[in-house]
Amino acid sequence: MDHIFLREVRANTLIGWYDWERTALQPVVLDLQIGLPSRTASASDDLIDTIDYDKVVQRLRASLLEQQFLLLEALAEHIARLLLTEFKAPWVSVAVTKPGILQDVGQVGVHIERSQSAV
Ligand SMILES: Nc1nc2c(c(=O)[nH]1)N=C([C@H](O)[C@@H](O)CO)CN2
Repeated sequence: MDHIFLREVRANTLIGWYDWERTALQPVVLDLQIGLPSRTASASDDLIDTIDYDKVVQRLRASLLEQQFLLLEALAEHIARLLLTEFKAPWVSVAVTKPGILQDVGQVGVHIERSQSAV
């Protein structure tokens, strides 16, 4: 399946298992692969035939500002569902990381894959 990828998308949200973590917005970093419905855009060369990655980033950033999460797992699920339902992606891969949250750990995060059968 053809897909769009977005790497190291920075966004802010209220997230954390501990109450003190959810007193202020925290940065999260998203790595996304978004399956494309068909190969029509590669033939038509028309933005209307694909998923507009600019709109995806804007929508995700706005949505994450409105939501709050306890776990990265729930954040990843929220993003996957938004891409499947609002952007009609047939399949998505969503990786989310919290930069700098654990001492002496390069990166920590969650990676999920979902398809239309999950909505
Ligand atoms: N599997 C997970 N483990 C933990 C998470 C999480 O989101 N998923 N979160 C935390 C805390 O919020 C952490 O980021 C700071 O201590 C701990 N474990």
